[in-house]
Order: sequence, then structure tokens, then C-alpha cells
Amino acid sequence: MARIELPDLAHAYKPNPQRPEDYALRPMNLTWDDGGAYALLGPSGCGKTTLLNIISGLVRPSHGRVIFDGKDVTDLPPEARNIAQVFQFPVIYDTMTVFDNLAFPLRNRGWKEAEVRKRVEHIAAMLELSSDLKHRASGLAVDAKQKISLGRGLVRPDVAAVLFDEPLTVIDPHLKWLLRRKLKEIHHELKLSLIYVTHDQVEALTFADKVVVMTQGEVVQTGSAQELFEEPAHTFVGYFIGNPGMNLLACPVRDGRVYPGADGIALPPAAQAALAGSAGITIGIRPEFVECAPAQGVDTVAATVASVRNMGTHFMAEFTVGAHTVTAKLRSAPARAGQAVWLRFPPERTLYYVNDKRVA
Ligand SMILES: Nc1ncnc2c1ncn2[C@@H]1O[C@H](COP(=O)(O)OP(=O)(O)OP(=O)(O)O)[C@@H](O)[C@H]1O
Repeated sequence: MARIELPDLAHAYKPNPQRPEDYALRPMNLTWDDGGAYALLGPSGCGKTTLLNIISGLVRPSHGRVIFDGKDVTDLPPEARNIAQVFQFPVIYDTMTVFDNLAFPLRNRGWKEAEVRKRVEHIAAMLELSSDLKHRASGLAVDAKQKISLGRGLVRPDVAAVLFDEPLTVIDPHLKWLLRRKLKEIHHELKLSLIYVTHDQVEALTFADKVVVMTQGEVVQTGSAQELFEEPAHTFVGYFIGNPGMNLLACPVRDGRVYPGADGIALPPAAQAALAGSAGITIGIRPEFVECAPAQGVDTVAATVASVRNMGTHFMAEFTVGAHTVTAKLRSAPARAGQAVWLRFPPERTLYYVNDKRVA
């Protein structure tokens, strides 16, 4: 296993990049700790596969270095980097048995047959493939084949890291859920460094200890599920993570108060200091933390109920506040559509953003 550092990394596929949009990866400094379980999360086209391929050596970065345990591997080809990679679709030998497929990476490196058997049986048991070991891979369903691909990725204990590029795409939803949990267990048992690429927040948050969130070629936050939920560092993290995402209200500021509608809320000193002459700021509040107040009070804002849906475990309500729509997940029904109410954004749950970056 290795600690992976990517100092001053950037990548443009086209020569002579000039504008930020010319880069598939904008300048970043990243470190992946030895033995960590990471997810790389972001929408399609944000640069996840490019970043993964730079680590494995399939793509050479146009700027910056790739360092494994202090050693510069930027110019080494994939086969010299000691990385295992699992792709979206199974990459296996159809004519071989499941056992031979799993054994292949070990035999290739000259392992003794008794050791090969022990390790293959161990990995097969973890992936619930033991009863298939003697079967030819060609006769198996696509999800069993993808489990073999996962097994081939995990079988070598000496790899610097195992990289997964949306590996559960071909797996049916129920098995997907089981395998995701299985991969987490396997990580705890094998202590391999894993990097798991996905555009699915549930997949990322259930698998990883740390999630690296990307958008438009940039890493906007690295954190635990809780940190990304409670303290999004960037507006993108706020609305991409969560169901529904964070309410983001671009509001004017006057005399130390921020105005989502007619009523102002006191702006915390750190947010005031970060304004730097700007007359506006974005309020970020998760639907889970919006409160419907029984009466007007300090820092409440006037709102109108736009819609209420009973979701069984909670009520999903939409309110109109000035020109904004505010979504709230509430325990009890907040009156009926069209009625006037008061909303409260608890100060300890309300975040502030300037130019998409969190300032308070
Ligand atoms: N070989 C290539 N040549 C030129 N541009 C590329 C190449 N590969 C990717 N790109 C561009 O780089 C950007 C990032 O692509 P990348 O595949 O890394 O994103 P991604 O987040 O993995 O997306 P997806 O989930 O759709 O695979 C995109 O704009 C893409 O069009």
C-alpha cells in the first residue's frame, strides 16, 4: 500500500491550454493516505476518470507530479506502478475457471501454488464466489463476472492502491447494495488503499471514509459523509449532496443584516468580514434544519406555504420567501398551501457563501 501525493497537478488534453475551461483537471494538490477508503464523487464529465487514470498511469498529467510513498512515478507506465484497476465492465478471461481468473495476477508474479490457493480461496469467500471457483467464467451472469473483476483487483496484497471506476454499473440494484457493504468490510479486513469513482452520492457515502467531491475539473471538498452534509465548503457540495440538496438563497445585505425576503437576519461577523464590499451573500440551509416558527420572533422571516407533501416519515414543504423557494423537511404539517407562516433558520445550521465558497 502507498501514500499517494499529487502535487501541483493539472491536466489539459489539448495542447497550449489558456483558459480554465481548457483543463479537464484544474490545478490541485491532493494526498491520499495509505490504507484509506476514498470515493471520488462528481457529475459526468467533471474529471473523475482523468484523475484515476493519472494515478494508474494510463494518462500522463500535463502539469505536476505523481508520487507514491515519496517516489516520483510520473513517468512510469501502468505496469510499473503496482496498481490494480477495476472498470465498469468485467475484464476477465472467459475461457478460464473462476479460480484461474483470480489466481492470474498472483501466478503472474511468481507466487507459489499453495499460497495462490490460500489467497484465492480467501478472496472468493469474501465475495461469495467459493461455489463458482471450478466453473468456467463464460457461463456466469454479468454480475458474477464483475465480482471476478473485483476479486482480481483485490487479490494482490502488495498493490499501491486499488482503483474502481464505477464498478457496480452492471450490477442489479439489490446486489449493488450488498456489494457496496461487502467492499467496505473487505477494506476493513484487507486494509488496502481504495479509490472508488462514482457519480452516485449514496454509493460514495456508504463506501468511503473520505469523499472527494469534484465539479468542472476541480476538487471542491474532501470530507466524511457528516462533514459534507453538515458543513459543505462549496455551494456545489450543498446542492449535490443531500436529498433534496441544500437551499441556497442569494440575498442582498444591508446594515449587517441579510434579506432573503422583506425580513432581515443578523449576519455573523465572519460573514460580514468576508463580504469585501460585495452587497450580496448566499445563505445555505439544509431542508432538514429549516424550522417553521409558531410566531414572528427574532430573526424569523415571513413566508407563504407553496406546497406540502406527506412522505410518511416526514412532511416535505415548499415555502415562498421573497423571490426564493425554500424547501423544508418537517416533522409536522406546517399549515396549508397559501397560508402565511414564519420560518427560522437556526444560526448554528445556517452557512454563508461568497463566490460559491463558504465564508461562515
Ligand atoms: N481522451 C480525451 N481527449 C480529450 N478530452 C477528453 C478525453 N477524455 C476525457 N476528456 C474530457 O475531459 C473532461 C473530463 O472527462 P472525464 O472522463 O475525466 O470525466 P468523468 O467525471 O470521469 O465523467 P464520466 O463519469 O462521464 O466518465 C470531459 O470534458 C471530457 O470530455
